Amino acid sequence: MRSPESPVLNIDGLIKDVGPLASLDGKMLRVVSGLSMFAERGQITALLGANGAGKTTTLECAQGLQKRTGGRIELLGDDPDTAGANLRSRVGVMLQDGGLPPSARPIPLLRHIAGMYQNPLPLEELVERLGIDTFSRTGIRRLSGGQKQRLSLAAALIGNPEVLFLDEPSAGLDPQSRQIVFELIAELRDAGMGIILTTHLMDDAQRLADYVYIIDAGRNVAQGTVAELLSHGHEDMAGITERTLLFDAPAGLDIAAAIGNELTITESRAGSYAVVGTLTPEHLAKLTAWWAEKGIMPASLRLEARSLEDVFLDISGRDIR
Ligand SMILES: Nc1ncnc2c1ncn2[C@@H]1O[C@H](COP(=O)(O)OP(=O)(O)OP(=O)(O)O)[C@@H](O)[C@H]1O
Repeated sequence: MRSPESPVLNIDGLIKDVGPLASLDGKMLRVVSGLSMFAERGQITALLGANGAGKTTTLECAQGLQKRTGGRIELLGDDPDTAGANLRSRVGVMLQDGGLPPSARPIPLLRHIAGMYQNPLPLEELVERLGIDTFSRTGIRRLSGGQKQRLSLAAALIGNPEVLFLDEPSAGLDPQSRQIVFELIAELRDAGMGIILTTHLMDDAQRLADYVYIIDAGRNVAQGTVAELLSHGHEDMAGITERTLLFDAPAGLDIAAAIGNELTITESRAGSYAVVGTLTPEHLAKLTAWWAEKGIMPASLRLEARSLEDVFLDISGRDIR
């Protein structure tokens, strides 16, 4: 397991109870149960979990927006529950519901926020980069979801923070905006910012994150780089992970005769085959040698690795939350 080198955030055994709740006969509800994680400078750390897993609660405790029930949190070396304004000025936060004043206009709002910081980022550059200039005259109340999201990101970034929290950063973004936002986030990471994001989208985690914590019901259930997680529980002695081989060839072939019975072989439609399991180079060699011997040339051939989504569903179960 990795240990922190230059952490911007270190959470150890976080516990958060909410309530008392009438639905629980006046009892408290534990929504985070001993969660631990850390995030490094110059890295994107993702908290990945299903709806209700406890991601937002964890980040809000880390930012001092909610008081924790137990455990230890250090944000840039300080306890967020007791730290003063100096810590807040070093931290950027983009919340899920934005929290932007509805009657303000984008540019004056950003100028106002920039004025509160000592070394703000250049306003014009950020505005242009995030395409805010295209709706700069519209009141915040009338902005679309994706426009609000880009403005929220600009508001979180304008103070040039050392650590940036992003709650579901791609929510509501169209593909173009998502691309622009992802490129910007990756650049900021490369410039040394510590970025912590929550997402329930495997694709976001897979594209962006240097390190992923999978959480479920307020607990850590798995962690690692995307590559490490993709080999989760499916590593055999040769380090080969589970894969799927898909090909189209003449119908009714006895594929097991070529590669044996240890893999799952299906012919879902006539001539459309899937071989699933711990495929080795030897399996591929046997199959192609068999094709050569029989004079079979497949019409298509594709080898796929497991996706992070498969890993996530394996780990956190397939029931809806
Ligand atoms: N004040 C509260 N009262 C009752 N339940 C709460 C309260 N705060 C959080 N919860 C519950 O705690 C759980 C964790 O919520 P949280 O918002 O942290 O989840 P999340 O992982 O961010 O989910 P999502 O992906 O849906 O945003 C949820 O089941 C939520 O309903």
